[in-house]
Amino acid sequence: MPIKVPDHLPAKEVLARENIFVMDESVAYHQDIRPLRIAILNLMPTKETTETQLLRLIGNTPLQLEAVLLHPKTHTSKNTSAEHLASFYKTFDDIKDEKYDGMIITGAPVEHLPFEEVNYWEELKEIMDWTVDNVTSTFHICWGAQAGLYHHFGIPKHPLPEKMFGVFAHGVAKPNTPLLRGFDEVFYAPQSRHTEVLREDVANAPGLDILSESEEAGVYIAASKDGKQIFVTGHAEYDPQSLKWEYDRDKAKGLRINVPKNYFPNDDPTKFPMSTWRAHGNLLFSNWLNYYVYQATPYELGKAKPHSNR
Ligand SMILES: CC(=O)SCCNC(=O)CCNC(=O)[C@H](O)C(C)(C)COP(=O)(O)OP(=O)(O)OC[C@H]1O[C@@H](n2cnc3c(N)ncnc32)[C@H](O)[C@@H]1OP(=O)(O)O
Ligand SMILES: N[C@@H](CCO)C(=O)O
Repeated sequence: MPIKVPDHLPAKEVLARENIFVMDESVAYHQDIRPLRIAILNLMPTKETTETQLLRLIGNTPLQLEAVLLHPKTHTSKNTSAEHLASFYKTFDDIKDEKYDGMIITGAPVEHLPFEEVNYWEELKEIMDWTVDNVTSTFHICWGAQAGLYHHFGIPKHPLPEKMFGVFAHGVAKPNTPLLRGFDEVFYAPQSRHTEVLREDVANAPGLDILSESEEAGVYIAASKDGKQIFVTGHAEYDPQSLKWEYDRDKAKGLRINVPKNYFPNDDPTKFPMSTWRAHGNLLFSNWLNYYVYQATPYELGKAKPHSNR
């Protein structure tokens, strides 16, 4: 089944080569099935890369989806052209009177700043408040997850002595959770962050469950008990080369950067990196779309359907 994206979005060509059925938004669906409406709030500077990564994952299901890309209007992007944003993106003002089945809030390279110093923080708070009544389930990634945990649950982030960088073994902490359906007991996922949330803060927050964690990398997935908010501290969406690209970038800048763990053979950065998380990434996003979006959302968006307890 197709995923609809803005007409002529560059990601379309890449995904078409991977046999993902992508349609321009101007083309009509042939079937009388309401497509799921997914908003992606893209806070990454490398917007085109992230668009492709996320559309690849959410496009790989038998569900019909319509993806709407959003950027914060209170931030002027240095790394993404104004033309790209004008052609393919909307802002919160354009969509705030609408309802969405799902929303993804991406990571952002602003971990070193207190939340309040991020220049789109006020706008992001407004968007996160809006998701509560207007989005069936919101999937927060990395800094987006830290922002959501802080805003909705008052959980702070803390700097790490060394970047949590590499591909780490994670385990299932709450078996029989739909989001984890089909997960192996131990699975691998990339982490790439300079900050963390403390396990005890998440465990003690009323209304939150820890679904997956790692001995080395800490909490990986937490979710509100009603499934409306999912917080993922790693990057299941990353491409095989993403960590290498970040490592090379920081080395070239002369920054002190540790070699990503368990990624290059023998942790030797001159070797070609191994990708060991893509099956997990696909399953995580398809479980979210199936159980927390498709099965939880009302057919007529805006008409209440009680969210099933999880
Ligand atoms: C922890 C996580 O969530 S992981 C996600 C973060 N990882 C990534 O984004 C990986 C890709 N990013 C990068 O490689 C780098 O950010 C680069 C190469 C694109 C740019 O790096 P630099 O030149 O050092 O920094 P630059 O001054 O361009 O700012 C980088 C970004 O930081 C963000 N930023 C910095 N300061 C602020 C601020 N006060 N408020 C809001 N955003 C800010 C912006 O997103 C900015 O990029 P944008 O304007 O294109 O959106
Ligand atoms: N994943 C990020 C961490 C910085 O916030 C990067 O290396 O770009």
